[in-house]
Order: sequence, then structure tokens, then C-alpha cells
Amino acid sequence: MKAILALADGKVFEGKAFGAIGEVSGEVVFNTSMTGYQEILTDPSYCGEIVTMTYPQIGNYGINKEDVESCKPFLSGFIVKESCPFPSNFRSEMSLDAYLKENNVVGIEGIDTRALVRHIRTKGAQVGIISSVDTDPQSLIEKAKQAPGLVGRDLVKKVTCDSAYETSEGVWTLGEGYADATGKERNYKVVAYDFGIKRNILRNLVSAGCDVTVVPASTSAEDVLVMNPDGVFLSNGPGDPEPIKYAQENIAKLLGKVPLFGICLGHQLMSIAFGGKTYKLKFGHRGGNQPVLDYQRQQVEITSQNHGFAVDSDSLGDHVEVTHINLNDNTVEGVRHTEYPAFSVQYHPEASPGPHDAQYLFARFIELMANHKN
Ligand SMILES: NC(=O)CC[C@H](N)C(=O)O
Repeated sequence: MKAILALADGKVFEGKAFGAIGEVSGEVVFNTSMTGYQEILTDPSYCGEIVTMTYPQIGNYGINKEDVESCKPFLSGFIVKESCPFPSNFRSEMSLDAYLKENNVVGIEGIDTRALVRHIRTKGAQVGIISSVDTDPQSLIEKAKQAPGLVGRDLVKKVTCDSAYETSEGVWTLGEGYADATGKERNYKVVAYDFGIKRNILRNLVSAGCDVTVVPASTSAEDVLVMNPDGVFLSNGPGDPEPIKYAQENIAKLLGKVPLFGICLGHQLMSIAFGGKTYKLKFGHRGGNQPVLDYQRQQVEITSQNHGFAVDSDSLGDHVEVTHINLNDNTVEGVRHTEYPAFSVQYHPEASPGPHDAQYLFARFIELMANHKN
């Protein structure tokens, strides 16, 4: 069955429908990871985005019940060159196509993804529409022009949890599965703000010795402080950090009272709470091989990333230090407050998918909480 991808600037790609049949719009972005499509599909930070995989064949090792990063896919649509209909892996339970159908994710395959990515790199990420129900290019271009982008929208409210919950699931190991920390002594009480949190962040916190309670994004700073945490974690999440005023205000109130650690959207919100500003990148960083320099250790780490906005280094005041930079484009990858215990990174130390080079950051959070306790 025919499907069309139309971009707001008039560029059109014709391919084949895959996954659910339908019509979806969103900002068209690309991810350069070769594997990890299941984690990418279920990362809530992709809400509002149509993700293109640059690796040419996706779905080779199928889908399993374990490798999900949230309860379901939150992205708007999925684009691949070729989806593999014959997955082969001992953990595979179904094909990618069947999974997308089951979760109502509209996809397109068989387009020249290399040409699409080069177009986005030159022209910038923009709104697009995938349709297998309307195949008139002109009508789709018009609809893409009308569809909303990411800027100025609060997408966090679409993905955050409804009520607080606790978790004791630790990290996964081959042959063992996910560790169960129930009943095990965990010395640090952490409240984690859910702006669209990935499960592997929670698992890393649990395995590092944190007793974690996840709270909805709108939870007030006062309600968090009543829980008497040793530290507060600010999660990743979708879209533009600028309109999420309630979170910025709560973070500003927590600063100095309790150690803070933020990842991705959490990093952007923390930087705004520090008085800084964010801006939209031309086409973002999404993939598993972004080189980052950690000034503190004087080491380069290869990182997993997924973001379309970034913190403006010139906007940060004297009390904020840039701790990490991206070696591809020198953008800010981490900050820390010089007076209060608070730090954050733009990338994903929990990987999932991606390299584990940055796992030391969970230990850094534990150390910060330990120092603050004493
Ligand atoms: N992974 C994330 O938290 C993404 C942060 C933000 N939505 C961005 O695109 O920049």
C-alpha cells in the first residue's frame, strides 16, 4: 500500500505504508543509532516527532517485552528505509511491523532516507506528514504547513504520570533480566520528576542505591520537600523547555535546598531556572555516538543523545559553570551551579540505546547527596 511523506517546505517522498494505516504529523527528525529502535520508539521525549532511522534496515532483531522505555510509543510516526519482516533473535516476540500496528504507530518505508536526512540537515528539522489514506501530495503539503511544530507547546503534560509511584527495578543483565531491589537497603531517597521519564534512568538510580519515588511533572516544590528527599532528579521529556514554566519555577524553589540532577529536558529546565535561555538547534542531536568532553575529568565520552533544543552558553550567569561540551559543534552538554549542589547533562548517561561511557554521572549524583547529607 502506497504512503507519502510530505514536508512543510514542499518536499515529497513516496514509499510504502508500514505499521498502522493512517495520517500523522510531527516534526521530522533523524536518529543515527544502528540499533535500539525499540527504546527509541518508547522514549517519551519523541512525543510530537516523526523519527527517521538513518541505518538502512530496521527491525532485524524484532521486538521483545523487556526493552521498552515507557508504557507505549509516544512518537508521532516512524520512517525507515527497509523494515525487516523476518526478525531473528532469541528474545524476539514479534516483528517491528506487528508492534507498530498493535500500538497504532503510522510508518512509511522504502523512501530514500539518505536524501531525506540530507534535506533536513540543509534546511533544518521541520513539520511533516505521513499518510497512507490521503495520497495527494499537494493536499498533504498544505496540511503539513498547518500542523503544529514543537516550539511553544507544553508536550510534557501529554506524557507525565497521573500520580506518584515507587519503583525497585534495577538494571538489566544477560541471563538475569532486570534486578529486583525490593527489600534491599537503599540509602538515598530520591524524588524523580516525570517530564517523560525513561525507565532505564530509574533503573540506574535504583541500582546506584536510590529509593525512588516518581512524581507528576506539576508536583509543587513544597510537596516534594515534604517528602524529605536526599536528592531530586529532573527527567528527560519532549518538546520545547521554554513554555514549561511551572517546572522552571519549582526547580528554582528547590535549588539550594536539596541536591539536583537533571538529564536532557531536566537539564534545559534547570538551566532556565538558573537564569539561562534555550534555543532550537537546526536539526538536533539524536544518536548513539555523540562525542562529549567532560572538563572535570578531562575525558571524552561517547554519548547517547536525543534533543532538538540546547542551552545557550552566553545566557548563563557567573554562578553557573559549563561542565561538558559537544565536540562536534561545541554546544553545551552539561552545567553545574557553583554555589548550590545542582548539575545536569544534555545527553543520556542511562544510554538505552547507546554507549555506557557516562554512567559515572549516577555515582556523581550519589556523591553530591552524600556530601550534602554530611
Ligand atoms: N530527550 C530529551 O529530554 C529531549 C529534550 C527536549 N525535548 C529537546 O528536544 O531538546
